[in-house]
Amino acid sequence: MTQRLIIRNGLFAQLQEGLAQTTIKGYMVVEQDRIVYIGETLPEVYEQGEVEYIDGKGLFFMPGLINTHGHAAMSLLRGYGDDMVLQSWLQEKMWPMEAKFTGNDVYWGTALSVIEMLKGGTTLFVDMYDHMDQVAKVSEESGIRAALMRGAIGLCSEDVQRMKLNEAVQFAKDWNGQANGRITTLLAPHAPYTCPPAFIEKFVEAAHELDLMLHTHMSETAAEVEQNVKEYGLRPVAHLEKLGLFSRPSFIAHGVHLNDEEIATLAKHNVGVSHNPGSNLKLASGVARVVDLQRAGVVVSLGTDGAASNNNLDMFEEMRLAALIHKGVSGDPTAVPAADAMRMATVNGARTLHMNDVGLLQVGMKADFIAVDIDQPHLYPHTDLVSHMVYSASAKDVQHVWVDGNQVVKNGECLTMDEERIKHEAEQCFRNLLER
Ligand SMILES: N[C@@H](CCSC[C@H]1O[C@@H](n2cnc3c(=O)[nH]cnc32)[C@H](O)[C@@H]1O)C(=O)O
Ligand SMILES: [Zn+2]
Repeated sequence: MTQRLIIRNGLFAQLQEGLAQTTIKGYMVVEQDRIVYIGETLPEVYEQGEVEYIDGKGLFFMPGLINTHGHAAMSLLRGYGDDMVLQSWLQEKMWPMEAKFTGNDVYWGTALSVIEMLKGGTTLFVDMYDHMDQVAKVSEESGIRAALMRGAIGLCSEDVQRMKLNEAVQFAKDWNGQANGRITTLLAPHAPYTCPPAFIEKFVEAAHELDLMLHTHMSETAAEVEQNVKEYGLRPVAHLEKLGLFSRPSFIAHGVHLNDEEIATLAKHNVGVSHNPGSNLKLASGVARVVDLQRAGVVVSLGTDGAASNNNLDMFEEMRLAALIHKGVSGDPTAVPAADAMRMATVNGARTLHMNDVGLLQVGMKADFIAVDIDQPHLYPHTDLVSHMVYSASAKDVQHVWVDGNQVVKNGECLTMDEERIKHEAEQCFRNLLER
């Protein structure tokens, strides 16, 4: 890492609320892991000492994308079990295969996802899985920022439940703040329909003890909500509220089937929602009430979910889907405008995770940012680049990526991971899983 990086002649996304313009032209200066300057002119003081310059011509700079929900190792199951209903997809296809996953499978599956995410401009990803030491290892080696948790399904004996809880707690303790602070850990009971109430309460208790955030799947399908009412006499939001889940800083994945009262409850407890439009469409789970959630003050961010229900980890696609779907279902073309969709994929991700130093190109923020190649036919003319990023661009257009001030992708190539090896090993892992 050089002392100082100066990007000149650049166009930078400015997504802070209330600004008149969403881009500025000029300079951005990075020192170590932080953005120290951004503006139209360059104060002379920054040119003294050791400096690396980058010419920003033909590039659009924006905050690194933040993927707030996923299961990275599931990329090994990409294309295995498409076009199915959630419950049978999980029970008949995913869980039997996942039961055979070893640490080695999780390592290579995660590596496959992380290299896809980095090359596609994602600088921070949330992951809920098991064999999490392997996920942390990949995160550490690749240079990506990560919010990690051992997800736990409680449909098992109390002994196994205890083992899973211990594993989750141990992982969270071992890895919180590791990799130069790039790794954050959370606790995650998988979902109200896979975790008995007492099991969820144990996670809540542990989260209080260790001062950690909580994350879970919630209200993804109508069937799940119905089952919750039948089994516990409450809809999922009231159920989780009663179990104390929202007494910790927390966020939920999906939140597709919510009534007005539930939205108000989420807003009251400042519970974020990770909206996963691609996965929700593919599994036909329904369409989340994103406009109503935002109107109520709920922070909505974007996630891909696993690559077995998406089937890629392209956050540009999620931005575009979010911007399009909610126009379509509301009949209102002003719903989720481009800048809003980009905020969902960046600063709202940071707010969802209660991180206040990533998600914006602003002085004092961590230097997690990306440069998109805008010198391509589908991105001309250079009218509104925020609009282009949402409506016209894709992961393939990402040219350079920095995380924590370190360049991890240069000219479309990942500098920190061995792509050929990863592709080979991931293919091998899948073949072996089929035979085991
Ligand atoms: N294997 C662990 C649970 C890991 S959490 C991650 C789990 O979430 C599952 N998953 C992936 N996508 C979804 C989704 O959209 N909804 C619900 N579960 C999902 C995934 O198959 C995986 O089993 C245990 O038994 O305790
Ligand atoms: Zn999920």
